Amino acid sequence: MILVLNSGSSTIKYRLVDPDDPGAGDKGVVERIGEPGGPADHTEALRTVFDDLRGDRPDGVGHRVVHGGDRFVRPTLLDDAAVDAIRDLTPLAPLHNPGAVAGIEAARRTFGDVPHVAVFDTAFHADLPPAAATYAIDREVAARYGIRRYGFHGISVGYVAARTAVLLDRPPGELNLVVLHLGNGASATAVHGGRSVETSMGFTPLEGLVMGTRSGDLDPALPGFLQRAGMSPSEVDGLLQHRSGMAGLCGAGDMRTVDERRVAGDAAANLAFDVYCHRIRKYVGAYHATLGRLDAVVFTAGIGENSPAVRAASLAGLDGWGITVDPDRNNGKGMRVISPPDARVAVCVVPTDEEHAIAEAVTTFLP
Ligand SMILES: Nc1ncnc2c1ncn2[C@@H]1O[C@H](COP(=O)(O)OP(=O)(O)O)[C@@H](O)[C@H]1O
Ligand SMILES: CC(=O)OP(=O)(O)O
Ligand SMILES: [Mg+2]
Repeated sequence: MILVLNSGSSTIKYRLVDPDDPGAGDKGVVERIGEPGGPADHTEALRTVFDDLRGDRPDGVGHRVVHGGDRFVRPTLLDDAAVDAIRDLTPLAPLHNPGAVAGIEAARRTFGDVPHVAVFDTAFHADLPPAAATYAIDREVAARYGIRRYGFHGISVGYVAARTAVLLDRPPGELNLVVLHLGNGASATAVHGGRSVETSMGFTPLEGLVMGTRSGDLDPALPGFLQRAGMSPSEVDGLLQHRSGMAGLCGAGDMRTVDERRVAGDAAANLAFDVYCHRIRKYVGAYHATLGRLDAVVFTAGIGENSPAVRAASLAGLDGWGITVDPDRNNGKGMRVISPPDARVAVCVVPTDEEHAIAEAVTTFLP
């Protein structure tokens, strides 16, 4: 059996997987990390995970690592030096890499005699075209610090793109997709023939769409402005990472809560929802232009899979582009097309399964 640990920013998902059937297996999740009612941090959440795993003896362990920087562009067998290198990338993914390192250390302590493999969110985007990956800043500064668009959620997006080809019964190599991964973190990726050609998260997982607690795009002058106004650099980071996004706008970072309050008539929650969906629509239009021809818009992850309201509102008004959501199909369940049968662009819901994708990568390292 393979144990998979997936440390997200607000959740730890874990699963014991049979290598011959990587989509199945006992699942567990610890949610709402750092939020009221949830564990305080990933270390506390991991105690719950390892209590639950007592008695299990995996043959290998797979770890989701969000930021691999320039160094890690494929699944990697972990030794002490690799763990140190992942820890050193913490400033580029402060909400994620520390949780992953905590998970790796706990798992290596508990299951020391089996291979541990890190699988990276950034790897799928490693070959972004230079025009998409490059920030228009002084090239010497960019080279000194490795500043470029890395992109994230790649384990999920690669898996979902492949599943979408199955759903649409089309060869993956000819599909142009916009994949909307809407979890606690959220991103849009333009996929051309199974490869990432543009993605909304950048140097860190802060850029792009509005998220649970992260701002996404804003005027790059804002951090400097706030620092001159008296905030310290770490206060500005804290603002943009933890007190922005839906949490900043209405006091709740979890879409289930935002939705309850919005439906109950809360004006701040209503605005947060509108800002969230408006940003998605803007990216769908931009990536449609990037791809030229668009075959499908694909929703995935916690919000993308479970919120008909977000799907409908994000794509509202795009009928002229051939993008329409059918209300009945939108309210259904599971992997499916939610656009009308004759639509020019298919709109799809495709559940992601990062644990499945990670387990498949680990099998190649087992004896
Ligand atoms: N039924 C639902 N309706 C709306 N949002 C949901 C539903 N179920 C889960 N979500 C949202 O999904 C988000 C978490 O997504 P997930 O992909 O599990 O997180 P993570 O990014 O930590 O991996 C939360 O905002 C949560 O509110
Ligand atoms: C990269 C990222 O934001 O991941 P998650 O959505 O799991 O927090
Ligand atoms: Mg996630």
